[in-house]
Amino acid sequence: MSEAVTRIQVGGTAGTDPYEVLVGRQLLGELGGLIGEKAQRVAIVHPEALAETGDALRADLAEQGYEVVAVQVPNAEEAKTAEVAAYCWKALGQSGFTRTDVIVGVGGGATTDLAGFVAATWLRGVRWIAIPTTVLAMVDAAVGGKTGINTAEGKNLVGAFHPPAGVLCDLAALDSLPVNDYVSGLAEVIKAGFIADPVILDLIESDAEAARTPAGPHTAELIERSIRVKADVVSSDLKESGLREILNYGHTLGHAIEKNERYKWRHGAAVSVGMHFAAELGRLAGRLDDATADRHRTILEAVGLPLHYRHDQWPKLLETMKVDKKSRGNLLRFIVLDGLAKPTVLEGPDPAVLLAAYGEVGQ
Ligand SMILES: NC(=O)c1ccc[n+]([C@@H]2O[C@H](COP(=O)([O-])OP(=O)(O)OC[C@H]3O[C@@H](n4cnc5c(N)ncnc54)[C@H](O)[C@@H]3O)[C@@H](O)[C@H]2O)c1
Ligand SMILES: O=C(O)C(=O)C[C@@H](O)[C@H](O)[C@H](O)COP(=O)(O)O
Ligand SMILES: [Zn+2]
Repeated sequence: MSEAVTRIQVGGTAGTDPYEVLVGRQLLGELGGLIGEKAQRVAIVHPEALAETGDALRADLAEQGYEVVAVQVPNAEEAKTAEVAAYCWKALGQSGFTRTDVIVGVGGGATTDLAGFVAATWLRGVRWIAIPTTVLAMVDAAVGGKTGINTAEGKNLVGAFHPPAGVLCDLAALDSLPVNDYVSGLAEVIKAGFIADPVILDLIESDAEAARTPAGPHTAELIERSIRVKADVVSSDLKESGLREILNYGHTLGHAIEKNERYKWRHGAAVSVGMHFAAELGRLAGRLDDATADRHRTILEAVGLPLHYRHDQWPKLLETMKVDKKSRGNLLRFIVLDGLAKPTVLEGPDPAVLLAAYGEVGQ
C-alpha cells in the first residue's frame, strides 16, 4: 500500500455518527477542519513523553485563533486513574470549557482512553479527536469509542462508549516510539490477524524482524488492515451487544495479568500471553486445530512478544477473570477460535480445561 493518505470510515450505521480514521503523514492540516468553527477552546491532553508534540500543537492551534488548554498527564497506565481524570476536569472547569469546545487526545492508548473518557464525562459529553502516536492506539484504542480508566479492582472498569469525531494516525509519530512499545502494539495487530484477517499474519511472518520497526516494508498495510478489522466490527456493534466481543480475544487473561502486575506491564504484552492462553484453551476444548494453535506461539515469539506468566498466580488470575466484562453472573466467557478467522464464544469451560490451558502458559 502507498504512503498516501488512507481514509477509513467508521460508524454511520444504526444511528451512530460516522467518522474517519486517516492514516498517512503530515496529517495535522486536517485538525482544524475536525475541530470545526463552533469551538472557541481546545484542550490538548498529552503524556509527559510527548511534551514537545503538545507544545507544537498548542502553538499551532493558538495561531489558528483557538484558546488552548494544554493538559499534560503521566505516561502510560498511570494516566488511566480517577485522580488524573479529576485533574483534567479541573483544567477544563478552570478554563470555562463549554459544550462547543473540543478535546484532542494525543498519545498512546492510555492517553486516548483517558482523553476520550474525559470528553465523555465533561458536561455529559463533548466532541473529541484522537491523534494516536503508538501502533496500538492507531490500530485499536483510538478507534471505536471505548473510553475509560482502570481501578484497583480491574482494568477499564469505569468508562463510556463515546466515539471520536475523527482519528489522525500520523505514521511519522512511530519513529520515536521505543521498540518495546512498538512491539507491544503488534499484539493487537496479530489479534486482528487471528480473528479476521490472516493476511496480516502472512505479512508479519514474511519478515518478523522487520515487522518490529516502523521501517518495516509492511508497516502502513499492517496498520490499515488492522484498523479495517476494528472499523468493520465496531461499525456494526458499537456497544458490544455481540460481535464486538471478538475484539476481546486474549484479553480475559490479559487484563487479569495487567491487574496482577498493578498495570506496570504493557497492555500488548499481557494480551500476547492472553492470546497464547486462548489458543491453548481453544485447542483443549476441541475447537482449534493444532496448526493454528501452534501458529500463535511462533508468530508472537518471532516478533518478541511474551508467551508465559507466573504459574503460581493462577488462583488470583482466575478470581480476576470472574469479573471480566464478558462474564454473566458466575459464567466465565472467553473468545476462542473455531479455526483461523473464526472467533466464537466459549461459555463456562470445564475448570480442568482452564487449568490445563494455563499449564501451557504458566512458568
Ligand atoms: N479503547 C480501546 O478500544 C482500547 C483498545 C486497545 C487498548 N486500549 C488501551 O490502550 C492502552 C495501551 O496503549 P499503548 O500500548 O499505546 O500504551 P501507552 O499509551 O501506555 O503508551 C506507551 C508509552 O509510550 C509513550 N508514547 C506514546 N507515543 C509515543 C511516541 N510516539 N514516542 C515516544 N513515546 C510515546 C507513552 O507516553 C507511554 O509511556 C491500555 O490502557 C489499553 O487498555 C484501549
Ligand atoms: O474495542 C474493543 O471492544 C476491544 O475489546 C479492544 C481491546 O483491544 C481493548 O483492549 C479494549 O479496551 C478492551 O475492552 P474491555 O471492555 O475488555 O475493557
Ligand atoms: Zn486490547
